[in-house]
Amino acid sequence: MRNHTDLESFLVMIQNAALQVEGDHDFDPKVYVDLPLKHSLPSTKEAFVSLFQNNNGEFNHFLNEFCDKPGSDLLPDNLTDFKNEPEGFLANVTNPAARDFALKMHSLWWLLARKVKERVHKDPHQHTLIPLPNPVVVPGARFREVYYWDTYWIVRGLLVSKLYETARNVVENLMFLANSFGFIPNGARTYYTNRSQPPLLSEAVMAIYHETKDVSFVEKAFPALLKEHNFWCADPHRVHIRDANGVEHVLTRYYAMWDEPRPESSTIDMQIAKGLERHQRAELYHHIATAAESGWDFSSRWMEDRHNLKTMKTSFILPVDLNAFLVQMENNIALFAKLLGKSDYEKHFYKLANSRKIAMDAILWNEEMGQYLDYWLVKRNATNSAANYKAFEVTYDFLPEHHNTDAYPSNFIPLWCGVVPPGDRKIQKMIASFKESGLLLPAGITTSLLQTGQQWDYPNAWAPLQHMIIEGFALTENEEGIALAKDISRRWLETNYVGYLETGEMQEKYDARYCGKVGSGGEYLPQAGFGWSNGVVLSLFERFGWAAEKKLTCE
Ligand SMILES: OC[C@H]1O[C@H](O[C@H]2O[C@H](CO)[C@@H](O)[C@H](O)[C@H]2O)[C@H](O)[C@@H](O)[C@@H]1O
Repeated sequence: MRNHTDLESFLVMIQNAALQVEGDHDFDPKVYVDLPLKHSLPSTKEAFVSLFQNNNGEFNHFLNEFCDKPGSDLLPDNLTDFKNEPEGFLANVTNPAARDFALKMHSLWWLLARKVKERVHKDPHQHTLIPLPNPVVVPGARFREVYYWDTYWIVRGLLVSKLYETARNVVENLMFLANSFGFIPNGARTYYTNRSQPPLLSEAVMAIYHETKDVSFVEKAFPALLKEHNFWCADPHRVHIRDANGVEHVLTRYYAMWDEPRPESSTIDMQIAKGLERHQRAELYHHIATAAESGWDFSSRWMEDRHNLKTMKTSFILPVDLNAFLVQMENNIALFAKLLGKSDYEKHFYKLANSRKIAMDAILWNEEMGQYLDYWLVKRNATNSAANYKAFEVTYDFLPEHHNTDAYPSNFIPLWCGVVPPGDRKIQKMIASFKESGLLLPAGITTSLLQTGQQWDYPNAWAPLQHMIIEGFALTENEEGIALAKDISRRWLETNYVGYLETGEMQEKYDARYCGKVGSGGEYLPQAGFGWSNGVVLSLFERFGWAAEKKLTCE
């Protein structure tokens, strides 16, 4: 397990103090662990202690005197490769309103592109921000730093915007992180180095190679990819499991190297764990951080009781999406090895991808449902389960009743990752199964059918999920699959198009436009303007053009 840095421990203390002072209304704990220190940590600590000991100061006065504003350790980047309307930009989007919308999305990169200030490189111990060597593109809003899996969709959008140099820069930052830590942390903050996020570096490198055919870029990425692959395939992520015929397989789970409250959400995690015994709290904190590694924080996918965060058991689950991402990574590394003339690696990685596909078919595929399903290593709903999350030398035995049969888009992500190639007999079953799943709603694909109040559940329609499912169905080369891909794309682009144009009263107008078909609470907040949504909007435009050429309608 990893430990807090001294700065993180101190800022978590500030976070707790801020909660006491400000109360929990609109309280964002992340603000406090993002504070850059103006002076050294020892002198800042001293000032803080004297503030409380003597009770002669104000909390806000302390913050102003000793801390800079969150996010002030980054500067806007000057995007030297940006052009207002680059040559060849979305040549297939001719409808003027749609083109105007796409150009607005394109111009939003200005808001999200930053560079790390020199002082962070000089005094890294005064910042939780990791000093990345190249300019960065952040998701936006309260996410002022690079995020691992967000970067993939950001890169897809940057490539549509012909920002090739920026795209390379942000992927090189990920390589830098992999080479420095042996894996890519959740985000570029020291407090995110206790876990990773869904592994999409190889696919980001592939996207850039696809556009530029630059083999030297692939060569640069190769060592980082090997490191990252090793991270996901070793303990504690690796899981041994015997299938129904007694054949042993190796699959992968999410597993955070952490069993304390997440520093960026410490006050929230402590609240969730309230009332538990000390050892139960440590285990819950571990499963919470592990859910953050999955990118799905939080979701009924990870809970024994789907509505109770206290029952999270994330690292006892073999997730479909993670294993599909790893098949994709193994195939990509094999292809890169081929390009680089490394035939031993090529053979080795194709073999790994093939073994993992076999394992996914044996353990995660559910023939009756026509979907891949997450697999619970422990019996779900087993209160006080005796299983030890720190035991690695275990070989599990497959039990069909341990499949999670709830509907999630992640069950269909193998289509995007090359696990189910065109022509595979599973494709028709997966298309039918998706159509019956209830996941497709007027505004796009919902994250689940369960209304738990968690952000990775019904009815939120997250950009990356739309993208992976749409591209997955498009890749099937099946007529029905391609039609489905176009339909989902149209629904989700309209969601964002309408929402974006109606800024100001965006939410109400959006709901009215959709004749109340969309969730009653206005849950489908269009996400245009957020890093990954920008990337997804632009790349869907590029793939499908604009399907709703005329007028947006409600029927
Ligand atoms: O601050 C709480 C959590 O925030 C992040 O998660 C969410 O935003 C990320 C950035 O867009 C996204 O990658 C993730 O999928 C979202 O759930 C962060 O990644 C978490 O680790 C963090 O605890």
